[in-house]
Amino acid sequence: MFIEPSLSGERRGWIEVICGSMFSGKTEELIRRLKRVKIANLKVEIFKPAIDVRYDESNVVSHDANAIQSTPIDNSQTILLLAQDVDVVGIDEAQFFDDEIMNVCQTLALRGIRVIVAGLDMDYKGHPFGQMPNLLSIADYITKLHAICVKCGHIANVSYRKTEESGQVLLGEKNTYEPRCWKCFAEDEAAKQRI
Ligand SMILES: Nc1ncnc2c1ncn2[C@@H]1O[C@H](COP(=O)(O)OP(=O)(O)O)[C@@H](O)[C@H]1O
Ligand SMILES: Cc1cn([C@H]2C[C@H](O)[C@@H](COP(=O)(O)O)O2)c(=O)[nH]c1=O
Ligand SMILES: [Zn+2]
Repeated sequence: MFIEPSLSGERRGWIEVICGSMFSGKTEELIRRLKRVKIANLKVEIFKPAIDVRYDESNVVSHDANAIQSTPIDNSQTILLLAQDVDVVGIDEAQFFDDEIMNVCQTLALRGIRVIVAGLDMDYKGHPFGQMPNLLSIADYITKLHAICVKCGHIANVSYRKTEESGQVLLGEKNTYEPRCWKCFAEDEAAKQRI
């Protein structure tokens, strides 16, 4: 479990990245950390990409219906404008943000803000997703979570797309994706190639 670093002396910011496949618990972990921030009476702002309207237009919502209030935004630079006077910034679905998200997170951390980012490390092909590799490279703390493979019950590494649609961005949940281990993922990918 992630334990917040102790704070002493001059206030310093840092970047935490929570990554993993779909259903691995990224949003639950983000909400858990942010609720603790609120309990500590710190000022927090939470952002998500406006395109993510799966469960709710504004709230960040987990697959288990845990929720926390957030602001949907189209452009990552908006975070710098809206997070002027806060202690902590939370960002969900970071894989969907534009190329500036890494600079935005670094700027926030330099302002002394704790930045907690959650996102998919890999897309449905098992390839790095959006700016997540860059965010992982600058992160001070990384938490990689795993779901359970729905085919064999082992640890799941990647999100298998059940439909024929291509294109990296395709919103969905259990109807469209299932978490799989590499072995089960590879078996069905190979079957797809044979069709
Ligand atoms: N195959 C699975 N493996 C693990 N958790 C699953 C699975 N299918 C459904 N879940 C549920 O998904 C929850 C995690 O949801 P969430 O935090 O929204 O994940 P993420 O943001 O990583 O997609 C788990 O607590 C569990 O109840
Ligand atoms: C693998 C994959 C996923 N997506 C979409 C599907 C969901 O709307 C989100 C991921 O949400 P979660 O909180 O991690 O469950 O991303 C996508 O657009 N493309 C993909 O390859
Ligand atoms: Zn498996």
